[in-house]
Amino acid sequence: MNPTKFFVPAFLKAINDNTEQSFRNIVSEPSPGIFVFEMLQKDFCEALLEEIENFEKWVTEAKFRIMRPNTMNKYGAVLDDFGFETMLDKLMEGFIRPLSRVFFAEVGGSTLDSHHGFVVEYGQDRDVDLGFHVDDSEVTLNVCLGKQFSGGELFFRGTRCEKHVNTGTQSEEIFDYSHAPGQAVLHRGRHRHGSRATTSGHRINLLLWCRSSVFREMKRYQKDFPSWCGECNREKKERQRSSIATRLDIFRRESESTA
Ligand SMILES: O=C(O)CCC(=O)C(=O)O
Ligand SMILES: [Fe+2]
Repeated sequence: MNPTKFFVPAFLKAINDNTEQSFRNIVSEPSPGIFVFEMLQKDFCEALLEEIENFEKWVTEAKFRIMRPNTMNKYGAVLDDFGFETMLDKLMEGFIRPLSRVFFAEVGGSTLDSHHGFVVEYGQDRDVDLGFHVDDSEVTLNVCLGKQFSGGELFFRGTRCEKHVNTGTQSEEIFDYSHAPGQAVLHRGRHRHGSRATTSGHRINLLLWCRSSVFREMKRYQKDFPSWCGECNREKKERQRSSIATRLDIFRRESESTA
């Protein structure tokens, strides 16, 4: 881990300052719960891509069978398996956890303690797109490494708890995003998303699924509805609306009968 070589100076400064204001100065939040910022230097992206290519070549030549990142991607590789585990641990602890403590406190952002780090690859003779899903993470970092491509937009459709994962999307939850090399997107793992077809070129992204064992343990005992689920919130508002309507109705009838 060599922060001054890896990260763009503004990102590094914000992390060193370590205040909510310093983070807000470098991120944008184009849709609630989705944070976008410039993160990696171009040279570092290129060096990482080269390393991944070497690894892939070695795998092919040695006819090795490697673990793919998840059940959805046939291409790409688990970075933890080829020497990146310590570096990605440092990335999570020193850089992603401080941001998540501020932006994702309610899903264990301050207690992230393990990760699954991998790259995904799209393009001709690679994966084309990625279906609608939630990640097995509390917080996900998705950084575009390159190369040149068209298509491949990420689409987001609102955050949901287990119970509501297949419910409809409200219009304000619809958000599509076009990635660019060096840029990072940080979102809750439960923020439903997918990626559209990469129509030309080659798109390679670094993914870090960050988990909190404390949050997972606490969730088992939680009775209240989760504040971060869009559908739980919608249902709560709906219940409040109908209870106010009922009370108004009773009040109206009572005043009519006493008039
Ligand atoms: O295609 C992408 O950039 C998204 C990848 C993703 O969502 C995942 O691997 O969990
Ligand atoms: Fe994902």
